[in-house]
Amino acid sequence: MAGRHEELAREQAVVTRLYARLDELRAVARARLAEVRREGPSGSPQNRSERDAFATLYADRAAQLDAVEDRLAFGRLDLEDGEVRYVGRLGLADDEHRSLLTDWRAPAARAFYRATARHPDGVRRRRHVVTSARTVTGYEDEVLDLDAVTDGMDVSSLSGEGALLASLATRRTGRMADIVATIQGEQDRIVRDDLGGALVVQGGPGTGKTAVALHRAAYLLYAHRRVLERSGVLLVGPSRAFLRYIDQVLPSLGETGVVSTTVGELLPGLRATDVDDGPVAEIKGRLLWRAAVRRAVRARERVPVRDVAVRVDGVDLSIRRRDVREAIARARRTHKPHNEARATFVREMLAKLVDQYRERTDSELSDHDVAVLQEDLRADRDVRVAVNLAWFPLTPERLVADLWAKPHRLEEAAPELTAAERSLLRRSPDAPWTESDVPILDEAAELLGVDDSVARAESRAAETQRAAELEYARTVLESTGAGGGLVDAQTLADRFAETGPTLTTAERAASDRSWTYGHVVVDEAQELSPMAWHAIVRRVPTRSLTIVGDVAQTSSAAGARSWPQALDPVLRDGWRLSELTVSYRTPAAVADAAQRVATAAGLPVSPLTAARDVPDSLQVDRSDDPSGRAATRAAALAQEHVAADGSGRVAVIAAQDALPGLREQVAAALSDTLGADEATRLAGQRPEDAQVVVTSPREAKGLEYDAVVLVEPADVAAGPGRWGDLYVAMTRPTQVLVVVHSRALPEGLVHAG
Ligand SMILES: Nc1ncnc2c1ncn2[C@@H]1O[C@H](COP(=O)(O)OP(=O)(O)OP(=O)(O)O)[C@@H](O)[C@H]1O
Repeated sequence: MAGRHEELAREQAVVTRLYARLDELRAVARARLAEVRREGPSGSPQNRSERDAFATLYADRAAQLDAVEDRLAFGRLDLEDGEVRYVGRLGLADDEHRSLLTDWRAPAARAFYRATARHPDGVRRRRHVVTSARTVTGYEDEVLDLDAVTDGMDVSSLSGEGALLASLATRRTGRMADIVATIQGEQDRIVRDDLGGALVVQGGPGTGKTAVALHRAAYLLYAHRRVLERSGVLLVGPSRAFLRYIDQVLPSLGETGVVSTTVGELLPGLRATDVDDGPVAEIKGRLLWRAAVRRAVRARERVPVRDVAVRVDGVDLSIRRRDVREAIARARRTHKPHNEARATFVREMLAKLVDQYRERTDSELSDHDVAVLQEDLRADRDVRVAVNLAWFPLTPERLVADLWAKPHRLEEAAPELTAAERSLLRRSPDAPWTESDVPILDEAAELLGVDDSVARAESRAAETQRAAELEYARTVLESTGAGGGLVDAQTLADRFAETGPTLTTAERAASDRSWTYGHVVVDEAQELSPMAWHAIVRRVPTRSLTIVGDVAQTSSAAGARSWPQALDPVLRDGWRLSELTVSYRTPAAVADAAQRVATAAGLPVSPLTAARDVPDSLQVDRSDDPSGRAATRAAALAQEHVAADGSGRVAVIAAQDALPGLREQVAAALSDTLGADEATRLAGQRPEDAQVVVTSPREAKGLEYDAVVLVEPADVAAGPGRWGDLYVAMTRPTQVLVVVHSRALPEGLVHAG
């Protein structure tokens, strides 16, 4: 066997060739782009738009080729039949269409993630190739030869352990990185699972649920591009800060068309950032609002208590209760949303008033007379008031604001709530919207609809035009053989369109409340209330979902303690469960302590084995001045873990009311320990880039830091998210957890120090 040095040189030769091919393809894309641009603005409108479309296509291709520069190739499979296959970020072939590099998502790359000694899947040897820029700096082999496996040998250990451990030990940057080179077998099975149905991934903290969900989105977009490029993929995360933390992962995997949102932003044009108190959030999260909103809408379709006299053109008419009742029944039979069915109601009422007019005046009315009379009736103030009172046009915001501000409205809509519960919901009509209002507003928007008859006629005309453009774009894609990259027919069609804004599928989806997606990914899904689930499931009629979370980490009072409790009401039995069991983030001593605390508190904890340990990773520090002590410890940890290049993250996590005081003390300690210049640099960082943060468990959810100082765990566990919050807080560090306390430690932590 060749020595390590020769092997490295051989791998370097392969990697050099792959980069050379990448450079060639980049040059081709750029040359084509320059050529198209050189042609200038001549020719027919069709020629011009065709040229623009090609320009965009080549620009996108060039951008995609640029995005894969870092760790272009990271794996090699030596197969039993002698074939050698390289695995990387995208597929590359030479001029004769011979494969040089296999896309990690292709079936041919599957064995790189799945093969084990027990199930080698035709693989003799798997190699992880480690590169830095374009240089091969190392490799790591796993021989998957069952003959070589002796009894008692652990054959289910980590794949590419060295590469994996190296990546786990690197300093955090505040942004999640892709894990494409080291996806583990249990994770890969989830990444490549079928598109259909709802897949729930339950796993303890740090088991890679977020990473897996994002790689799955990239995989599904690759494997089911035809379906998903038109309908789009929606990613729902717990907060903007979290979405920012993960926002580089999909682009680094070559995918940019995923719409990301939070529950608070599900309605285009409305951003709810306020959060209700636990008991209020819990009440607003109940599914009863489906019926309650329906009742609230129906309450705006009502027969007056007595007939209403009106005088039109000098003739006395009456808005009769019987007529209103019939018109309401007629309008409801259309099964259209309230605002749309209103047109039917108004038409019926006007027809009945015309009949009365005819009877009273005993006159023959021509069509023209009827039309004029109807206009007069419409314009009459009394008629308008009476018609509106019987069928009130409403926005979702108005309907829901009235529920919170007008006790009689809430009582008629939600009689199943107790008086005490109703008074908890009481709020002034101009109070800001909260996250838990959004699913209720969404329900209201669904039942109210919009009265957009003109807009609909316009959009029908636009659709016809668009279908023609789409067809043309498809022909262009087929004739050029392009389309496997980032540009799809839809996008191209948008660019062909000569009028209107140029929007991608993602942009159009994000601005349309009633858009239905081909797949929806929900992260930190345990926090969602039943109403939020209802709003999300409405957006994916195929019920194709990836749902990842941990019911032991739930902090929202409206969230789930078990998946059947959360999902059965909206998905019935249409979901399947997978589990992740290895913690990649937290060192073993920390993971074990967190598990003990969570188990003692009765949380539904998933089994968890840490992938690694770090010496001294758990430190417990008793102090009569826990805040002061925490600040000093944080400053010392910053000295060790935070670098001037922006890498390294330290968090102080504490109960909400302790945060303001702690912020001041930490700032002072940083200045003492690191010096005024470094403290000023850190203090000047934007909150989302801050290398040292003082934060609550809720804000830290889903995120991670090199080092965490947890202040007074008993106070954290007494906060709104209780033990779930403490479990979250304890499992944020990748290197070290320092627990500072003066009060008694929770069970499970007592002997940890
Ligand atoms: N196969 C892997 N290779 C390299 N790193 C990995 C792998 N799996 C997970 N990680 C890393 O482990 C850390 C935790 O992953 P992630 O945030 O996805 O976990 P999680 O299960 O969503 O955690 P939480 O429940 O706390 O939200 C991340 O830094 C991630 O990059």
